[in-house]
Amino acid sequence: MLFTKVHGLGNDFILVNAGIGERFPDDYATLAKEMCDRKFGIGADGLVLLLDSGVADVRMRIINSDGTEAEMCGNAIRCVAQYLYEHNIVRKEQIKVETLAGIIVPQVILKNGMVEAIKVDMGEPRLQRAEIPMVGEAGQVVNDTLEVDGQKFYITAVSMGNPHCVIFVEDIASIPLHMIGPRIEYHPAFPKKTNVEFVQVLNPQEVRMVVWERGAGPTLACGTGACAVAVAGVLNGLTEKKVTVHLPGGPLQIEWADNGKVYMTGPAREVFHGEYTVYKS
Ligand SMILES: N[C@H](CCC[C@H](N)C(=O)O)C(=O)O
Repeated sequence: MLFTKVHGLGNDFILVNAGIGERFPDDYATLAKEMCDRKFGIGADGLVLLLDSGVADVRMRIINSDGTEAEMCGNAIRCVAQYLYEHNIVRKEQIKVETLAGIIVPQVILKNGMVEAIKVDMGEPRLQRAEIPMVGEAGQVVNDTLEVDGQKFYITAVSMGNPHCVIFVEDIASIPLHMIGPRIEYHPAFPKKTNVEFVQVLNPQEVRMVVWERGAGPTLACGTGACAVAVAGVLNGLTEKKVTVHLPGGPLQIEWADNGKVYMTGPAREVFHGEYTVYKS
């Protein structure tokens, strides 16, 4: 099976263009766990499948390294847009991508005919009660206190199609992410589990964050997480609507625009191509 290794600010993925009729087992959970394993497989935070779509230019499925499927992935969709454009599969500057979070529209930003960056219309923060029980009846974001092993956290629960639990702290360096991350990821308050972001506000236009991702653990960057952080920052009166989000892998530019949509701008990188031998599992 042919694949392309890509990443957005170090959040890395195995991209399989299944739309060209690749024959491989449809047990994506097992396939993702196998391929994403950093010792026995290729190694990645997730598996991205490109499939045919009846409603958009392409359908993107994102499977975390633990085999669970996510509704959306910000870093991956930038990589997908760049891949489709530069390989002449969808030679359009605005590409419609069908996801479980709806149709998401990345726009490639060109320089000398090559993709320099990608700006993604990530849609409006989707605040359905079903996803995050703490979201208020009216669908507005709800701040709440979450108790974890006797410790209380003041959280802002935001959905970008996938669930995020945003926690503002004085100093992110003091956060034991590997200890507290999984406890919040699996907290019963989040029936679909959650991504977890700890954020330190540097000034109203800049924040620094670390992330424990649902189904993947600590990653170098999380695009949907950066969007959720930007929304939470505005709702808590801590940041402006345009903010630079500094992640361990690098910065993303996020804007929660007056039209209610969140826009994410950042890079994508194609690292190598390869052929993977699927285990005869
Ligand atoms: N682990 C996430 C999916 C990947 C999101 C992240 N890598 C991004 O760039 O948005 C989840 O289960 O919701």
